[in-house]
Amino acid sequence: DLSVGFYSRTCPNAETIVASVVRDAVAAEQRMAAILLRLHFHDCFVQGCDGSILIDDPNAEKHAFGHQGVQGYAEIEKAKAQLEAICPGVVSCADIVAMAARDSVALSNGPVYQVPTGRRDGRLSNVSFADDMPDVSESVQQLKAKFLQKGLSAKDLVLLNAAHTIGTTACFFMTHRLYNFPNFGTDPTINTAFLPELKANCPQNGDVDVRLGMDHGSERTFDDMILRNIKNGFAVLESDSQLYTDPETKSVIDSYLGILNFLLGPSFAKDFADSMVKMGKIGVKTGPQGEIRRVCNAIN
Ligand code: HEM
Ligand SMILES: [Ca+2]
Ligand SMILES: [Ca+2]
Repeated sequence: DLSVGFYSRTCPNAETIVASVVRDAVAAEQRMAAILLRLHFHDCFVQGCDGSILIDDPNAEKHAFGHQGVQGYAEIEKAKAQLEAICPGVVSCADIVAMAARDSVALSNGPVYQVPTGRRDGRLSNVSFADDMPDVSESVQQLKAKFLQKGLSAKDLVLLNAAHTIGTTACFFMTHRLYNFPNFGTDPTINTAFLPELKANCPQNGDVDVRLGMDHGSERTFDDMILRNIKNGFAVLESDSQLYTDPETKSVIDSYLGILNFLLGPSFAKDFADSMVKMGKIGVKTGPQGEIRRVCNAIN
């Protein structure tokens, strides 16, 4: 089982070292916080949180379509190199990814939480493993089912997608909802006051690599603005927007937007942290399973 402070005796500085690498990386490139948060999600959803996404190989998982745009590998490798120098063979790459995600949230003004550690690194990584990653154009029903398969509820789905409170998307992911949506070509959940801006940012047949913030007006801060944006038709991603069309996920969103929530709860920040810890336990390898990699991009 995972436990908080798993490395407190075997590598007491593990958490501090990861935190300092993440802090430097985000100071040098503000986008890195969002990038490292996303990396943990993409690791956990395929073969569990086991570092499988980090492997370099022509046939490795990272090349899957479902991992399009995922980055942050060099930062994880940098933390790993520093850790190997002081406690060789002790700290797993999967744990570094989980800690880096946690640190990224904290650096973005999000909740500070403790992350259970003790994950071991997987020994398999294949491009076909990521076939089942959730896609922006899937229905809420499909997204709920995919999260349920990982032991995550509709509430977790909402909370974890609220990670889109920081970061950006490529216009690549916008073409379906802006220009290829069934019937009128445009996703009707987009607020008409927002549509012109989205279309101007991601014009039809324009450069699909152009990036735009996913939390309109608040892409750098970890806050509940994303939930308000989803409610008001200002979600940027189609999948986020769909979360307000389903009664179950809608009521989860609404539960965080009451005017007295700061007094009476529930707390978005606390519940997000809980869902992150839950996601971080998906399919983890412990004890004799897996290995501790020497480098994060190759199996020993
Ligand atoms: C239904 C599930 C999800 C879908 C369909 C989805 C989809 C996407 C897409 C299309 C992007 C833009 C990627 C790019 O252009 O580089 C993105 C970015 C991002 N996602 Fe998700 N996502 C989902 C769930 C999650 C979860 C569970 C987390 C973390 C807990 C997460 C964290 C992020 C972050 C932080 C970014 C910004 C990355 C950056 O700025 O480079 N996402 N997501
Ligand atoms: Ca994995
Ligand atoms: Ca935000």
